[in-house]
Amino acid sequence: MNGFLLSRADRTLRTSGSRDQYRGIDAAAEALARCTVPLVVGALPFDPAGPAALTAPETAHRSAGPWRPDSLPALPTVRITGELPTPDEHRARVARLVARLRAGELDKVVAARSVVVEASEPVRPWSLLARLVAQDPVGNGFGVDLSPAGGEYVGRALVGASPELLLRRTGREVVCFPLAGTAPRHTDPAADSAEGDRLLASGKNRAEHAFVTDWIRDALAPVCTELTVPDAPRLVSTRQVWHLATPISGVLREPAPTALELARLLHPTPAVGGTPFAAALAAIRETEEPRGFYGGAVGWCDADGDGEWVVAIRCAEVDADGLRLRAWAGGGIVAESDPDAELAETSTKLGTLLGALGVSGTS
Ligand SMILES: C=C(O[C@H]1C=CC=C(C(=O)O)[C@@H]1O)C(=O)O
Repeated sequence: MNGFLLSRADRTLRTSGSRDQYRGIDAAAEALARCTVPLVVGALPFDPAGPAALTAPETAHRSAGPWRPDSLPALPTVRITGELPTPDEHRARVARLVARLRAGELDKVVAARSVVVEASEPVRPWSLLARLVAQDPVGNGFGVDLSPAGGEYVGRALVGASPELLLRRTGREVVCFPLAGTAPRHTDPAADSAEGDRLLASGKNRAEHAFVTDWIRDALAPVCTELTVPDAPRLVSTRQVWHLATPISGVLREPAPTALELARLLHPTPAVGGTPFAAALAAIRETEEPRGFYGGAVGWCDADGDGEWVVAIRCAEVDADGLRLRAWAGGGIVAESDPDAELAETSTKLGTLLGALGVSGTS
């Protein structure tokens, strides 16, 4: 995919071309600090040890509101040809993680799975992105060329619609909007709002959520002069799910870290990783196939240090030929988690991508 796009409810950044590319955050941060490039866009992988896909674009266009594509092109017919791991194996992995959580080895860990989709003709990442943005209630969406990461990523794109803001930095102001804790939406309005109310009152989901807000508080406190973290989460929704959400805001201490440095500081939060951090990351590396850029971060940073990064969820990597895609979803596991419910939650979350592709569902 030539270019980058981050569509949010209130603004959109679209870029094209490449003046320079970076596989590491340090090289990109240095180019911005020296003002040799005015802007860096791209994606950070889930695993901090993996290569990033960062680009200094040739042109950048900013507009108010979400992206409004000129047309909504039809997508080719696609079908699910594989699940990694299988639904049974995902359930078994969750059960094994629950045993480790109950033994006190971990407090929370996110378990993810992926679905492989094959298309009769190439899926154009921009067309899929247009569908995702059109179906998102507030117009969230992102598309990134992963080529700067090299190797298997050359020609590959990451496309998704994330409802989760990792951070936005504007001058000394930083805001985060972490999500964790999920329940499905219902077509019946009464059942739907009752489901949301149950989620808001659920001790298990609140505990799952608090691991994320605690992590962000601990990471931001040393770099902020003021920090506001509400005591209780609120409800937000996408078309598929309800989430618990907490708006966090802070004033950065001078010299303020850039948006790219803040992304490195905060990512991966326990919304995609877990607590304690090192043990959760080790458990994920041990249990799962590599996540690539799913569970990573997508965004931009300018030479003033301002920028915005979203958590790379509700997304798929699209192969260079457009004939194969891999979509992921995960969920936070705590000691009280139920493997069947966790499998169902990932299926519901996969609905964002599969719905845009016109596939009705998975197991
Ligand atoms: C890891 C994902 O969602 C995260 C964001 C919101 C709610 C989550 C949860 O309830 O587990 C996850 O932390 C995903 O969609 O793949």
